[in-house]
Amino acid sequence: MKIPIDASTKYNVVIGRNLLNNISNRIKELKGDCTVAIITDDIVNSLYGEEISKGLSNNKIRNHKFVFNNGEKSKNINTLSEILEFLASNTINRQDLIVALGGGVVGDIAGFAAAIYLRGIDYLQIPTTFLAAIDSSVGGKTAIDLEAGKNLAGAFKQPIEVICDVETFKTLDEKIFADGIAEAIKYGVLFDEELFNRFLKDKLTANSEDIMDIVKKCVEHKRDIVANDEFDRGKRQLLNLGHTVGHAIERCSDYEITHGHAVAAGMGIIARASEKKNLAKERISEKIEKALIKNNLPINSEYSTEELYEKAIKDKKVLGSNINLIIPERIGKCKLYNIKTEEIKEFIELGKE
Ligand SMILES: NC(=O)c1ccc[n+]([C@@H]2O[C@H](COP(=O)([O-])OP(=O)(O)OC[C@H]3O[C@@H](n4cnc5c(N)ncnc54)[C@H](O)[C@@H]3O)[C@@H](O)[C@H]2O)c1
Ligand SMILES: O=C(O)C(=O)C[C@@H](O)[C@H](O)[C@H](O)COP(=O)(O)O
Ligand SMILES: [Zn+2]
Repeated sequence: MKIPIDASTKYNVVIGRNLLNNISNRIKELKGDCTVAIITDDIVNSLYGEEISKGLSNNKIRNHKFVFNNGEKSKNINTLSEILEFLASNTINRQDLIVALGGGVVGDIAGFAAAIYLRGIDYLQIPTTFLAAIDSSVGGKTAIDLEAGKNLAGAFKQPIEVICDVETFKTLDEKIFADGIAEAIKYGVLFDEELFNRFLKDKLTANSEDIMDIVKKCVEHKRDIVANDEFDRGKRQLLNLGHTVGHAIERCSDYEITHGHAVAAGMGIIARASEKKNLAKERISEKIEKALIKNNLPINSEYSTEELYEKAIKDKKVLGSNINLIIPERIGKCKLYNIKTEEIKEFIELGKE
């Protein structure tokens, strides 16, 4: 199945099973003669990276690989610098290709390297987590974290293709799979009541019959938003539902709490606050909590309002003394609210109760 993405460059998200077996042929079709620089983490390398390099070599495609320690703590300027030096020392040139093989951490940092190395070279996304497949590999947001907070340096750089093999979800730890469910529930709350209701029914797993259909639906929602606002000036900010507080939770925990879990807690907090401030048009928080709990996700955070507020005000959505906050009104409909930055404190306080 192919989903075309219409951004500053056009490309496809290819979704299927056992697609990793054919990567080297697809790279030949996409790029012709080139050298491939695979960027991946240690876990993904041992599961899939070694086979992929072998496949490339057997197909006479020159390839090099950079492997870093898995996890959010690697998504920083030091790893980025090592990747750039690795590319340069292997004389990767503007005709060559970076392959981002892994979850959102690999995709974000490898994509950022592709955006700035030689002022930009092509990259291919091969997401191997559910979260990366439905969200981070699509739409061209790339980033690293800074001391002050999440994703504070980055670039918009679209991949030349996204190849999503849903079979890779089968090796994911349950908790990591659930990180993706949080972002899928987010799409439901934002745009799609039917998709949302799916998460009330039963716990989604990598073996669920409808897994491919859910990936497709989520990617289609992302496609529509990216086509409308690629550079995050307006509607795309809706995709930040639960993230203002979520990113603060991640930062407060020194990234021990993973992105999807933090976003889940952030959605719980903002949904309760939205109801208490009479911004919600229906009783949403109970439903959102149910969907999250059914899928083993948190609905609240133990950090204090002050701790969360201090980190939340470092967000990219702060403009002058205001910030855009995403408020759920009903399941399937959310709205951007431009509020004074200090008002977030009240939202966090109300939502945490
Ligand atoms: N650019 C975007 O639009 C966007 C969107 C959402 C999230 N993100 C970013 O994505 C990151 C989170 O991504 P993530 O949840 O994929 O985390 P991750 O990349 O850290 O992967 C989670 C863990 O799963 C392991 N893993 C990956 N694939 C595996 C597989 N198939 N089998 C077994 N283990 C596997 C990894 O080694 C890692 O330990 C965050 O940094 C977040 O900010 C970016
Ligand atoms: O693609 C987007 O736009 C998103 O906001 C998707 C989010 O799930 C993702 O976590 C993104 O990286 C957050 O964006 P940021 O601009 O707040 O860094
Ligand atoms: Zn996210």
